[in-house]
Amino acid sequence: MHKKVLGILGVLTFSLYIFLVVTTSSQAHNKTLRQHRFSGQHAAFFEPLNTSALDGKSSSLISEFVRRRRLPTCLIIGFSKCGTTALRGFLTLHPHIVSPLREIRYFTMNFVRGLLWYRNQMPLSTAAQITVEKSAGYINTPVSIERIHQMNAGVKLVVMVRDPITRLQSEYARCVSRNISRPRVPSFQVWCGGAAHTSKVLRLIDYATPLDNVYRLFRRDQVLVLSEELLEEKPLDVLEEIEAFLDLRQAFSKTDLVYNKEKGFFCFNTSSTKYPKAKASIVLNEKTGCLGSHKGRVHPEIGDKFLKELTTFIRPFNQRLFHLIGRTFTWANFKNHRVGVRARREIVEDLLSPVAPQGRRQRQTAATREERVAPVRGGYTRSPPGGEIR
Ligand SMILES: Nc1ncnc2c1ncn2[C@@H]1O[C@H](COP(=O)(O)OS(=O)(=O)O)[C@@H](OP(=O)(O)O)[C@H]1O
Repeated sequence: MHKKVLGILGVLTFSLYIFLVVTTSSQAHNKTLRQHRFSGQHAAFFEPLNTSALDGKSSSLISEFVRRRRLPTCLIIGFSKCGTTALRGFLTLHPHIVSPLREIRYFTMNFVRGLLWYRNQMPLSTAAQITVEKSAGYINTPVSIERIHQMNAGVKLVVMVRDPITRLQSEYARCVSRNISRPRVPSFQVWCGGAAHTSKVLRLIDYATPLDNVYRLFRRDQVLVLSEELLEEKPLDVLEEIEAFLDLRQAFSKTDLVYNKEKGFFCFNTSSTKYPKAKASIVLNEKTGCLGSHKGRVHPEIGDKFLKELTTFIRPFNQRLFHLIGRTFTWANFKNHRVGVRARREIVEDLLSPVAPQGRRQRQTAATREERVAPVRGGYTRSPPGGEIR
């Protein structure tokens, strides 16, 4: 009887201990965030912050297992129309990655709401999980890059780029779909401003200038630049590269994604055991597991003369980008700029036709991975930083 009472007392004391540890650590955490909210409203007076508290890390062993909302430690910061939504969605298939359903745009539009608000937009996670947020406009706003750095100087950044001409077409297709009720939509060339060198074109094709801003504040090993074309054609390669970048164990599998002929893209395999987790993090077509009709719009045709003009104008911008990142994407196959969904489907189907060897892939180094990538649209080769551009 005496032993039983002692046992109950022991359990009660232990429960009280757990309760105290959890509440004090979360109160301290909220206090840091409230302080940060104040400085967030007065960005010029930022104080250095306790990043371990911001990351949701705590010395307490118990808090490692507590599910709570944590600030992101990886951000997909751009570029718009470069496959950022598909990438973010695919990443949530990983058991150690969580991500909010939509773009939060905290560092651009919602900064005045404060860091506590930002953290509250995040899904629940354990300390073993990485929270990834994507807002494709961050990279184009220098102040948002500074704010990200102030939040966490050790954050990892993923940047998606795309053949600039396809990006122009993609932006045009978005504008057309928004203005669908208007009687006349300007032609692609008129929409571009009539000439290759207009400010609209410049803003969309120059990846190097915004990336330069990022490299001014962040170390190179914190920034991963990937191409939309590779995500479209070989998504597993891209996902494995991000796993390595984030030091995560290998969890993506080729059975997680299926190529959808109608859509012309890889979509989520709705029968995969990982699908229910991903489904909670991204808006998908229930039946197909694909992104909605706002992804994969038909691109406009470009007249030969204007295409030539664009190509010549864009080339030095691409070269500057490749120099900066030390990696080359083969964006020279301009015949594909005329593609709509049908032509893209043919390209990917061509790539899919040789049957891949069965079995689990070995984790590959970036170098061996790149050797394996065929130099088709979106394939790429590595060149030394600042080295010769082929
Ligand atoms: N798997 C898969 N499914 C659907 N879409 C895919 C996929 N992979 C890449 N893409 C390409 O992503 C393009 C849209 O890019 P973003 O998501 O970055 O656009 S946005 O800025 O968030 O609006 C979108 O551009 P458009 O084709 O011009 O619509 C797609 O080509």
